[in-house]
Amino acid sequence: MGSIGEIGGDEVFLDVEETIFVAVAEDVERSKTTVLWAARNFSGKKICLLYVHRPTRPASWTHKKLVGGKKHDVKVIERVDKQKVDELMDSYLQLLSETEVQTDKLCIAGQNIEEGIVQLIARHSIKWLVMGAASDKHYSWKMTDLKSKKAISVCKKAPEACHIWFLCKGYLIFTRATNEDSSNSQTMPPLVQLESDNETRKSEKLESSYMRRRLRYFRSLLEQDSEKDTGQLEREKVEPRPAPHLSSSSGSSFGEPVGPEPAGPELVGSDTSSTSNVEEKKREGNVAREVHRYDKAIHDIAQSERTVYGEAQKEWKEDENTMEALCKAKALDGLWIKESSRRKKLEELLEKEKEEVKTIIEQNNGFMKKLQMVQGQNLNLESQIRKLQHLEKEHGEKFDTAMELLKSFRQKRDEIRIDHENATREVKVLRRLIKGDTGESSGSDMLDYSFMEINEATNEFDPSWKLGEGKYGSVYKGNLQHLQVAVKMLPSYGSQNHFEFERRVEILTRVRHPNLVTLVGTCPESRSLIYQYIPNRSLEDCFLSENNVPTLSWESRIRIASEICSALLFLHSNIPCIIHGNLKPSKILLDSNLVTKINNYGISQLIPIDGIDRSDPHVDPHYFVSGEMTLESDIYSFGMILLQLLTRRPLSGILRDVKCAVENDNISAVLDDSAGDWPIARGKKLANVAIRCCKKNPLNRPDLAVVQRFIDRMKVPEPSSSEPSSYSNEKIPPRRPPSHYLCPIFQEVMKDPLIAADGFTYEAEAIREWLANGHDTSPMTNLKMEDCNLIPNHALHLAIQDWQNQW
Ligand SMILES: Nc1ncnc2c1ncn2[C@@H]1O[C@H](COP(=O)(O)OP(=O)(O)OP(=O)(O)O)[C@@H](O)[C@H]1O
Repeated sequence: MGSIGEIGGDEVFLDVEETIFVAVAEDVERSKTTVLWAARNFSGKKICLLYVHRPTRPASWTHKKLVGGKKHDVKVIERVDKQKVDELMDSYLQLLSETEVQTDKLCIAGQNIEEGIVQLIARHSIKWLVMGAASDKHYSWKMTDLKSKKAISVCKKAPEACHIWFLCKGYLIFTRATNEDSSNSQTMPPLVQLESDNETRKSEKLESSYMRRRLRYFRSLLEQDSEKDTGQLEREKVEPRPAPHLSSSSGSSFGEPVGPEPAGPELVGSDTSSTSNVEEKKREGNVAREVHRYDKAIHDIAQSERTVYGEAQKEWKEDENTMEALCKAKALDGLWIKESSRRKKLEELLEKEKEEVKTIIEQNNGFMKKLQMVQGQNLNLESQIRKLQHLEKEHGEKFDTAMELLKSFRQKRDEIRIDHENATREVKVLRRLIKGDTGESSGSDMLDYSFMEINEATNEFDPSWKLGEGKYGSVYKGNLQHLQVAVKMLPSYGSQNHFEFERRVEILTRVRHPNLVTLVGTCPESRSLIYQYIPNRSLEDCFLSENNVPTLSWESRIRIASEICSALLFLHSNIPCIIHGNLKPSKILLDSNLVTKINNYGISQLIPIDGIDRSDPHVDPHYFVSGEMTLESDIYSFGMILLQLLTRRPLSGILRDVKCAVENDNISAVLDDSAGDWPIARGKKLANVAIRCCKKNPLNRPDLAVVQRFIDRMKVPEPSSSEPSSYSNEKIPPRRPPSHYLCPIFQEVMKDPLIAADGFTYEAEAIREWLANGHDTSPMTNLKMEDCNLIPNHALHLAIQDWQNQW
């Protein structure tokens, strides 16, 4: 039997005398009618449900064999099983709750249900048991035998003291009575409604029970007869015995009808037996034949039952094996599910890893492609580099050739320039001769420069070299043959032709005055004027200077006024007379020693432009009446500059304010404090001069020569310490002359610098003497000079003169 144990654990007390046990199946529907039959027929008794549960795990599993996880699995299965059993019992109890019987349950676990039932009967000494005879589908009204293997087995093996009712589809099919039952009707099962059941069942069971009753009746007749007549022995010999297993199973009346035995029709007949022996013998013969026939039938039945039983046993065995196999299959199923879920997880992981590997491979492929591309580009670049290197080499060679060419061109250019200058000089001499001017020199040694030279000098007109832009064009700083210059690019418009332009420029180049910016040369190609560069700032910058910038002292201002007046006087007395025409503080440049240098004189006559700015307070108002710039126009502009020097006030209303201050004898009210302590008298005198210069009528304006003398009298020697705060930081000019001012032969500052064919500048006397002594080589390089031509270096000459003026 293996592992049979009661489910629930608690010891159950069962009053077997008062309890009807009903063996129930796992399927409630199958045992429903049986349970209800018991409840209906045994009222007053307790109904105890008897259930043998076949556990999920196979019977071969023992706790000893189980280890580790399996033990755990068994526990889980047991718990699930118990739950199942409880649910099943609850369903049955629910069913019974509709009746009013008392209920109980008795459950055990076991692989073999019939053995379990038998064991329970024995263990609890069960007296009354109701169980199914067969499944409902086997039921027919003729049914008298047990069909279920379990029922047959229980019927056979159950302790004899147990009375068992076998039912099918709610009908009592068969009763296995006990010996006690037959001997003592008192111990008969407590059927209440069985009779009525039997009534209803009577017609159904009539045929089978009738046959059995007849058989018994005949037997009893025979037994009675044998007691009377030994001659009956022969009949007994032919009477077949009941099937041993059935008769010995419980001493029960297998095939015995239930309830009080009705009197058969044959019994009525027997009571009237009697008269003649012939009839009796005939009747007995008939009976014996009849008995024999039935006995044979019974024997056949028993035989077939044995066969069925044998087959049933085989089937039981097969069932057992099947169950075990099923359990194993179930367990294997569980394992398989576990394994498959693990496998699924592993497959998922594998899939993920495959995806990752795929991505990495794709990335790798991408990188490889890029690498190939880069390698391709690299090869391209390398070939390009090789090409470029080749080109560089070619260009280098070309450059060298070009440099050689440039060198030779420069040489040629210099030669041409010399030729050109010689020719120009000759042209000038010829012009003078034509004019009848026999003077040695007019002072005009102006040089013409090519556009290339100007371009080179201004670093290709580098915007950062631009000094400013006025209405007459842009001004660039430049570097021309070691001399710093300011190149003023004139606009191309203008009414006069080239010769007229040249004529006027020539006039300007002849002008030399320490307070005028020297016009060094021109570039007719680009219509530009090349001026000496003045490195400090303009008077306008001084007027505009903020608090932290040093301003001019009153002494400096009087000196500057005198210098302007002197320069103007010089221009006006020039033949022909030169009118500045655009005099204003931005045109008064101050060099590093604050020496006045008037810029751009005469340009207004050089390039007359339309529309002079009416709003410019420096412009003579009479110009707008006459349309002509005159000497008096410059005096007016000078008067305005004087007013600014005195007051450093905004130009609008400046004349009115100063006039007012003079009239009120309160000149100090308008004088510029930042210039120091103006001597009031001098301030007043200078203010009067300024007011007179600014007279509306040009005829009322004073003569500049008179003004010059007047201002000169005002001048006082400026103490060296008078402007310590203002110009203490100003650059002190070097005591030693710059090296290029010195003649390489004499080592003295040059007075008449000349450029020789070797490109060096020498003092005229020194180089002439060198050549006169028969030298044809350069005193500097000792290389042969191409010719003995000497060209004046005007730029250097001017620079030396300036430097000397500073001392
Ligand atoms: N020879 C020079 N040396 C140093 N700086 C100069 C020289 N000539 C001109 N400049 C600078 O160039 C600027 C422009 O000069 P430019 O004469 O063209 O114009 P402007 O005097 O300001 O006005 P406009 O000519 O229109 O009346 C000047 O303000 C000055 O700072």
